[in-house]
Amino acid sequence: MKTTLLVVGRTVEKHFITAIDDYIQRTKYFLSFDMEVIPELKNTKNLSMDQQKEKEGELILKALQPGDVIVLLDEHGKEMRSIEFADYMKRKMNTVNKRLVFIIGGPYGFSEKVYQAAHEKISMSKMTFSHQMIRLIFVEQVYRAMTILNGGPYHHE
Ligand SMILES: C[S@@+](CC[C@H](N)C(=O)[O-])C[C@H]1O[C@@H](n2cnc3c(N)ncnc32)[C@H](O)[C@@H]1O
Repeated sequence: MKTTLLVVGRTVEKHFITAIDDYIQRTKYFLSFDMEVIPELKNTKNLSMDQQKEKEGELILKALQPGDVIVLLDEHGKEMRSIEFADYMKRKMNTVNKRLVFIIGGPYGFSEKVYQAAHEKISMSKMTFSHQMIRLIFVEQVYRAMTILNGGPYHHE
């Protein structure tokens, strides 16, 4: 199984870039994992919130492939403890043949078409994080899940 984190817009803050890259590199030891970036839209000042979501949604759908298992990161999705997320990843690794694609929305979230295309929604917390910060929170949890499954000393419970 290949795992992709699909995000809208480049990560801008340097401290996030370093930390996100670090967790992705560490995760790659256990799992085929990459982050795919959809370039941010230009001239968004002339777009309403809904228009921006719609256009970003079209780019998200274009980046998907037949057979992808699509999981949205969404504050209204299913919440899990880290050990439950590790178990969730184990089940996916045993059942997904092609790509498992996690998607983080743009600054205003997802368009209706993206919600319709998704198979699942998972939440990192009931709180809302910026579309940049949630990347770091998520990649850390994927790394944590891999260490739980492989008996590493990273997670203590
Ligand atoms: C700033 S949030 C969008 C917030 C809000 N849903 C909206 O429509 O304005 C940008 C993206 O970050 C992700 N996100 C933010 N908080 C999250 C959380 N607690 N759990 C999972 N994903 C989250 C989601 O993918 C969301 O689409």
